[in-house]
Amino acid sequence: MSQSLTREELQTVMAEADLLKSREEVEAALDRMAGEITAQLSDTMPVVYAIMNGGLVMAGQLLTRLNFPLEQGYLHATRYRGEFTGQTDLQWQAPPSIPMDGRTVLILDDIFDEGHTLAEVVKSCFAQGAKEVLTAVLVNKVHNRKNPDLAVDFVGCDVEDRYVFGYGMDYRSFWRNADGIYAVKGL
Ligand SMILES: O=P(O)(O)OC[C@H]1O[C@H](OP(=O)(O)OP(=O)(O)O)[C@H](O)[C@@H]1O
Ligand SMILES: Nc1nc2[nH]cnc2c(=O)[nH]1
Repeated sequence: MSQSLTREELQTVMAEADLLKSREEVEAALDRMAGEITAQLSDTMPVVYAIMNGGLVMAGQLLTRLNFPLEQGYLHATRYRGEFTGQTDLQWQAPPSIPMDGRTVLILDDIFDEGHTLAEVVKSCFAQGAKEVLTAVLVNKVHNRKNPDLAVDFVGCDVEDRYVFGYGMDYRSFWRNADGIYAVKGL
C-alpha cells in the first residue's frame, strides 16, 4: 500500500460505494458454481489451489460446498499489490506446495480482470506437471482487455468495468471482509 488511510476515510469509501452483488446473490452464485464443479470434477481427486490473498474468502465459502475427495492448498501470486492497476510482472510470494504431477488442478480466485494472473498461474501448473488445469472465479469483470490466452472454466457472476472490493477483494488492502461486492465511487 503506497499511502496510509484513516479509519474515517475507509468508512467513507464503504458508505459511498455502490453495491453490485448482495450476499444473497453471491451465495446463489457459489451454490451454482459448486454444482458445476462437482459435475465436472467429483471423480478426479483434484488438487484445489486458492490464490492468496484475494481467493481466500471465495475458496473458504466454495470448498465446504464441494462434497467429494480433494486436496486443498494455497499459493500467493500478486500483480496489483494494493494498487488500482496491475504491474506487468507477477510476484510469487508463496509457491504451490502440494505436488501436482499427473493431477487435475483447480485454481480458485476472486476476480478475472485482465486475466494475466490466472494465465501465468495456469502456465506454471502445467510446467509442474499437472494433467489438466481448470479455473474458477467468483467475479468476471466485463471489458475487452482480456488476456487472449485464458478462458475461465467456472464463473460466479459478471460485474461492470469498475474497481470492486469485498468477498476477498481489497480496497487498498482493506475491506476484503465486506459482505457483498461493491464498486468504489468514481472508479
Ligand atoms: O486478472 P488480473 O488483471 O490479473 O487481476 C486479478 C488478480 O488481481 C488480484 O490480485 P492482486 O494482484 O491484487 O493480489 P491480492 O490477491 O494479494 O490482492 C486478484 O486477487 C486476482 O488474483
Ligand atoms: N480488489 C480488486 N482487485 C482487482 N484485481 C483486478 N481487478 C480488481 C478489482 O477490481 N478489485
